[in-house]
Amino acid sequence: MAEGGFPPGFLWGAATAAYQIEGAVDEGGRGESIWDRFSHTPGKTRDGDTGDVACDHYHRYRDDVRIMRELGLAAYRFSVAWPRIFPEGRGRPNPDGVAFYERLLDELEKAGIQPVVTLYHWDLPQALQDRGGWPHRDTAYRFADYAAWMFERLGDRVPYWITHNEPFVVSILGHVTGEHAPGLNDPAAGFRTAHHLLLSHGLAVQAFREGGRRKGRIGITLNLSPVHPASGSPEDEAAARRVDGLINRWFLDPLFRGAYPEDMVEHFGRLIPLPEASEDDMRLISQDVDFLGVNYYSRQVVRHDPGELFLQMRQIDGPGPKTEMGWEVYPAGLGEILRRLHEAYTKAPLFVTENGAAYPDTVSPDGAVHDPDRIAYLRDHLLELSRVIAGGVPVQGYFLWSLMDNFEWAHGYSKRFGILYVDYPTQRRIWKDSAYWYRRVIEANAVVE
Ligand SMILES: N#[N+]C[C@@H]1[C@@H](O)[C@H](O)[C@@H](O)[C@@H]2O[C@H]12
Repeated sequence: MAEGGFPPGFLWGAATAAYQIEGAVDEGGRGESIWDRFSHTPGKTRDGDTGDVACDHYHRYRDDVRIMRELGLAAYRFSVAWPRIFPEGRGRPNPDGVAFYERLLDELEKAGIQPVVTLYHWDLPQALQDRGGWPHRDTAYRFADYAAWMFERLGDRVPYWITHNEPFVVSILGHVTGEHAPGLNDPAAGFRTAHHLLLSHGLAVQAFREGGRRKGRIGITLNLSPVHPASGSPEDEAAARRVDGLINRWFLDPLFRGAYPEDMVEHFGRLIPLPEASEDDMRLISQDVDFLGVNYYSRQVVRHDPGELFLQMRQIDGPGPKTEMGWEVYPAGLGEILRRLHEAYTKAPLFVTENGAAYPDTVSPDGAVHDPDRIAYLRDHLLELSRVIAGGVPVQGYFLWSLMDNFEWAHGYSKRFGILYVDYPTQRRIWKDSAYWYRRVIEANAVVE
């Protein structure tokens, strides 16, 4: 392959998530989610923003799929809102909720776009939270029931299933730092959540396999970052290993080695009561997957900080340029992570299920949205990805985050990650320069200027 080129059949896509784009939170029989409750709790999101309307994708999905076709997408990664299918998280399915996703699949099929369905992208039914949520083991079994029902109903129409999106974020930001729903500050609950998310993934994979005739593929998506020490000192290097042990290895090791990383079990076991990880659980968790999804945004740079209770570390800024999220632009980290996965964890196919950047996009007087920084970010990461694939790592697809500006969780609508600018008062979608650029990349199956 030429520099910047991609193999024939490489899957070019874009990604979104239900709570971030759908809106219509009280329509179609949808039940309340923990993000409805969290975003409506004063002080939890910037400017009190909620996903009540978001990008109104629930009503505008046909137009959005038309734009996806015009972009030339081969695939579209979206999530199903569990509370639309099971408003109480369990029991009787909601036919109107299922019907929405069947209509969306119809539009994607007509457009020749492959659906990549994430079963859980953070919007737990509130009714299950009221019964204990992810810290409660029973929730893992409710997820498996939901997943099995989805496989039975839509399994013939969905080629790629992703059980979970970023279990690290659900566990730590949702249950330890409290920045995300359900907003807990309880490390023990955070680690129970991590275990139950992984267990629920294993139960879902088992249900998928037991369903027999499945023609699709199933995997999980992890947020992974290289963690570099701020200096070569033993203390900083040890701090980096601890952070790597939480962000990366706490999830990779169970999934691909069948056990939690010993150094981190010892480290955290001194601080908090860790959940029991039975042999049966670990066997379920470490079943083979058909692919691994990787969400990559940036690296971490850390130094030793004895005063920090959890990991005795402090994150510091890398020297590179920063995105609107304050994240360092570090394309080499994508290659570092993907090569590490292939060499040390799995020979399964990999997909970059999210990569992108937020910038302070505005509509120019000429009506265009000029976003050269985003184009540069995407170009540099795709050049790195092309080199990784040329080196033999089986990355089979790339999903740009995001198709459109959307509800950026606790940041509300203040951060724009889309290649489509969303004018929220009118819900107009405006192609940013990066959308035109991405269309040319897809057409060329290669990085373009
Ligand atoms: N922040 N940020 C952008 C993006 C977020 O919008 C997605 O929902 C997550 O899967 C992941 O965190 C990445």
